[in-house]
Amino acid sequence: MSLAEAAAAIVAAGRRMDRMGWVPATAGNLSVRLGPGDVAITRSGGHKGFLAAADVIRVDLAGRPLDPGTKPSYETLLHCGIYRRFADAGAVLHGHSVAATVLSRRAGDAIRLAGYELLKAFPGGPTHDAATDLPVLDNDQDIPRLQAALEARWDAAPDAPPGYVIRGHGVYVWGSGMDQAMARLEALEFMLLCHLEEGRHTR
Ligand SMILES: CSCCC(=O)C(=O)COP(=O)(O)O
Ligand SMILES: [Zn+2]
Repeated sequence: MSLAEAAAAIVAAGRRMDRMGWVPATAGNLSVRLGPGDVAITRSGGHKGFLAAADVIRVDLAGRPLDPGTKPSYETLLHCGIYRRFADAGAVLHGHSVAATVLSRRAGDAIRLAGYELLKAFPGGPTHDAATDLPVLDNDQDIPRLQAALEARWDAAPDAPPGYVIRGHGVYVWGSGMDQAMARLEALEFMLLCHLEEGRHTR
């Protein structure tokens, strides 16, 4: 995919995430795999609902900027970690929703999503009668250390879903391309909101 095509998909996805209230202030970051060794990702800072094509820049799979003077997302290594580990990942979305933030502050090391029709948006859930344990990682400003903790979780649970939550911070989701990543993000955010509402009504 060309950088221009990737930037167009990222700009549109950022607008959608903003409309849904998932990227307040300058929160969130978005990326698309360009080829075997490079990724298009949002620059650090800036509102993700008001991106221009020039706010999307190229990095290699180690997270190094490929164009001089550009500053990729602070969380670039988390995107690259997904692309390195999952060959079928073509797009990654990260947002800071209220549901993901509140639920993860109360959760242990996973949030169990079970019995939701929208689990069908995730792999391995052919019916609503399925369950998935969404990993929850402690937040860490040391991104390489956070990535190392993720690698350990993925090693221990190779069937983990294509997403995770960072406690008190937000959600990461990926898919084969932007359409699938967005569908999964919408499904996940819907289920997290249901989970939050259920908690409110069963107290
Ligand atoms: C104000 S949000 C704090 C940083 C963050 O969590 C985020 O998602 C945005 O960081 P970026 O460097 O990608 O703009
Ligand atoms: Zn973030």
